[in-house]
Amino acid sequence: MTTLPRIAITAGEPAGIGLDICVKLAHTAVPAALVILADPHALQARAAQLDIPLTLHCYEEIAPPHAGDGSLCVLPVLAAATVTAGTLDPKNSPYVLAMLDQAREGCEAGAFDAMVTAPVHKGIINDAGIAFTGHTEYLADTTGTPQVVMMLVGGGMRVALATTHLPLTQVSNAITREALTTTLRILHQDLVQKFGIASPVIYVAGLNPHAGENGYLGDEEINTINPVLDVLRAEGMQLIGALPADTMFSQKNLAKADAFLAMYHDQGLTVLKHASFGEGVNVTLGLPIIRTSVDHGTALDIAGSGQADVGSMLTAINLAIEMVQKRVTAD
Ligand SMILES: NC(=O)c1ccc[n+]([C@@H]2O[C@H](COP(=O)([O-])OP(=O)(O)OC[C@H]3O[C@@H](n4cnc5c(N)ncnc54)[C@H](O)[C@@H]3O)[C@@H](O)[C@H]2O)c1
Ligand SMILES: N[C@H](C(=O)O)[C@H](O)COP(=O)(O)O
Repeated sequence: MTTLPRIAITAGEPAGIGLDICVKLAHTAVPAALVILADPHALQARAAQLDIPLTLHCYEEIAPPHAGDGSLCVLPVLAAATVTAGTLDPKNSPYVLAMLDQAREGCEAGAFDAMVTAPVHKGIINDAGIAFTGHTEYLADTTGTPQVVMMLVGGGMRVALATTHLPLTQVSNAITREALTTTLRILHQDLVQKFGIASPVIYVAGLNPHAGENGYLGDEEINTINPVLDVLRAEGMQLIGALPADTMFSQKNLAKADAFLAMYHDQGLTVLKHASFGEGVNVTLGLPIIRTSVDHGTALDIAGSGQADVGSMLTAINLAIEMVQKRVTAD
């Protein structure tokens, strides 16, 4: 039996580049036992389209080391409709979620040590009549976790978010003292336990321009963010802020911060993806299982063309391996 980390990879939206990335992964060695959750027919069809040789082996409870010899160990999940690269079909949305459910259940049951997700298309899942805002929220719901934290790692920084996939008009109301306190506790705890940082320094952004300019440009900093930081500092957390977001990510701060907390999605991820798009990793903190993901989307415009870069998937797998190893050591 292998002692390598056993990692489930979900192939994501079948019209997107998830299948291209899985096919390319077959030719890249990784120090783990990988199990690809995907429709085997769709995988073979994408390999043929890309003109890349591919051999599939069916997963039977034990996965071999991923040798990069052109083969994949596959746990078959069948798509409902024919898959065409670049063309979304809502009939395949239940298949996309079934892959996530099976990977998550495998992690919970101890069959897998971690799950790594290829991108899904949020819009088409909603078009299928299923309310869905992202893996982060879906995995929180399906594992029964009241609050989790999205954090991306790349470009020499870690950027966590106080709110995730929300329309901007809802962001201010979502930043409550209670939610922000829980976010910071999860972030601090996972930096200690999962990233091995004994006493993490977290830089926290304000919500408004110039962190509210003493209340003249918004009062969320005065009423919500700073009071939360004061309470948590008194407990011993090292929190800097609330800082103006436009200068928070300076090179000087990058060298000092173990993580940044942005108040909303594009406040933080625009900076991180500018620095590292295609090489970054998305990790969900606060879950009872280990989950990492690519930093990019479904890239329908290049699916099936051979242009999909596998860099972010490899970084996501490597981070999952590190997290599994840290957990084993801690146990
Ligand atoms: N992890 C995820 O599931 C995830 C992450 C981000 C976006 N999405 C979803 O993906 C869909 C499309 O999002 P988008 O268009 O904003 O972003 P995108 O990342 O799919 O595409 C942005 C640009 O980057 C290029 N690109 C993306 N990944 C690439 C790769 N691996 N190699 C080469 N080029 C790559 C695309 O061709 C496109 O030009 C949306 O539904 C979005 O919600 C999902
Ligand atoms: N917010 C993520 C990003 O921009 O990369 C992305 O939408 C994926 O999020 P989930 O992991 O929650 O699907």
